[in-house]
Amino acid sequence: MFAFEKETEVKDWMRRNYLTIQHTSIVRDAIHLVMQVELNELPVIQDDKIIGVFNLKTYVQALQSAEQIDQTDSVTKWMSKTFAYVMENEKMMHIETVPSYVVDTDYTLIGVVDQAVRHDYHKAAVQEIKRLQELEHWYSLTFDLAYEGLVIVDNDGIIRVMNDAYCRYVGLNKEQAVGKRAADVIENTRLPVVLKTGVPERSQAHVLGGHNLVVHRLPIWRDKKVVGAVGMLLYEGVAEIYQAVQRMQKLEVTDKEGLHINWESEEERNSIVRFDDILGDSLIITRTKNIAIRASDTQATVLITGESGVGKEQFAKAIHDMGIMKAGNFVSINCAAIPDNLIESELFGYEEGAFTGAKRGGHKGKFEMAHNGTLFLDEIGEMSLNIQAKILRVLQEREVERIGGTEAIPIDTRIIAATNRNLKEMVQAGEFREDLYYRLNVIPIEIPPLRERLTDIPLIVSYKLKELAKKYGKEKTIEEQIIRKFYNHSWPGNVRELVNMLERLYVLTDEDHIRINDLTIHLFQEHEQTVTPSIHPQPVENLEELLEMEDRRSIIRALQETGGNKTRAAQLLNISRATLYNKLNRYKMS
Ligand SMILES: Nc1ncnc2c1ncn2[C@@H]1O[C@H](COP(=O)(O)OP(=O)(O)OP(=O)(O)O)[C@@H](O)[C@H]1O
Repeated sequence: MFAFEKETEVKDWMRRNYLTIQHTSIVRDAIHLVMQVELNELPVIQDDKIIGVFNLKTYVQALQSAEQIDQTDSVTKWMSKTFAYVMENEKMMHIETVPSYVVDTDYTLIGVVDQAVRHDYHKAAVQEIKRLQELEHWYSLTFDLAYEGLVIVDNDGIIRVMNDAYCRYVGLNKEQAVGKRAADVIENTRLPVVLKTGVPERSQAHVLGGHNLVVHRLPIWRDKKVVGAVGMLLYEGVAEIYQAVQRMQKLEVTDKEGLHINWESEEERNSIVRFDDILGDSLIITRTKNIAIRASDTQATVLITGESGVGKEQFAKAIHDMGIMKAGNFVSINCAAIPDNLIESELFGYEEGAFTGAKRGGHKGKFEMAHNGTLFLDEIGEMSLNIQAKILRVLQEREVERIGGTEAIPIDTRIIAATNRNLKEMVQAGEFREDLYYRLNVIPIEIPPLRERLTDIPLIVSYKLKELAKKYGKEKTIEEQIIRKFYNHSWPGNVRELVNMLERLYVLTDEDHIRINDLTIHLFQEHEQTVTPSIHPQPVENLEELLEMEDRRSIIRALQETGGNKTRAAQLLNISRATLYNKLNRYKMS
């Protein structure tokens, strides 16, 4: 249908090779041409523009009444200045007269729509209608057979499609339902809300015609606008859900070769990260998740790269929690946050008396703690060359020696390293060991920034809103405009920035419906101010100084807000902890 629609402009159908006659020609030449090719009329051309038509029939009529006709007369004397013309981008379906002469914006003649062209167009249109009718038939069959209940509304909330099953729940037939407002036909419908907010509502309880249903309500986005919504019935009643859960349980037991299902405690369940908890269904994040899922099935070293806040730690945790090393601990160390002289003892541990201040009985290092589990080396790019060499040795020999110890302790652990820096470039610059880079880069996972997967935003927003509703004991909805604004933001702080922004919006707005104004008042403006220092009229020497001043100010504000907690301050500022530490050092702020 779309291909046909695109080609319905006159310029796509017109005949481009056609006969014309110059205005300087004489009538005899015109008659000769017209007779030769059995045409009724010829366009008369001057400077490539049509100035009239020479019509044989009109000429013959004139012959009969004229006293004397000279065949050497200029053709312009006998041409008619009345003729049909159309612009090249007009629609074929609007052409009523043939022939119609086609002109471009300069009124240069570029083609003609004659009887044959119009006939071809009509034939194609009829075939297209037949194809569409057939397609509609198949869609209709699919909607009826493949979905337990399905309703589609347009952006005015008018029902466009309702399948048989859904019709039964509302007690109407299709003819009665289609064309009506969803709100008038479906009791308690929230499709108008989804249309307004653009936020999908998945697996929601809905009572319809006395039935307890589980439904999805999904917005349909086109060109960054919500153009409609789909309501889908998934299950009817608790029994059906229960059966599905049972089937899943069975599947899991068979999958794990007879292992019993391990129902974790509430606390454990919350701390465990599943791949499903990594929100996003864009192609790019789905592909990234698939690589991570495969990686989790092996003990291979994984190197996760991506900007700050894209979810590197979340991925690392999911690989551990869902992978073959989950029986052991997930031990994480932020290589940037710990000074070089402490990192060694943190990583490798020490024996009693190894140095002044060493604990009695010694101390287990992170490698040992992660034995049979996963060691997550976050911000690996910030690690000194000295520590890099030591880590490389452990990876090669698969054993550690505590500081002050003599015994080599065997280590069986999976390493996941993460960084937001370009390690390859660091290798070239001599800042990162090449041999360590290749040891770590066995399975590379590159997490794309949020601005490259904007379509994930509605899903993330919808889940996070539910979480916030639970946390604050109050449900809030958001206006569609906000999602649209989110689509146009560049998200330098990635998912972390989005999550933080949502929570701030949630907390800062009094109403249950968060509006676009709340966003500009509370967030974007504030954010924009901090990144657009030129709006502050302070006297400063240069731009760099101004930026630094702003930077210091935001750091102080963040530290004040978080009571000095650097991890949370870094989160508030949408920067990594490493960056915060670097800035504190650079600005000599303690
Ligand atoms: N796809 C996602 N779905 C849900 N939450 C996410 C997702 N990605 C990131 N987050 C959330 O964003 C925050 C930042 O994630 P995380 O700490 O994993 O990022 P990171 O890349 O390790 O950042 P940094 O490099 O600054 O340490 C966390 O609260 C995390 O739960």
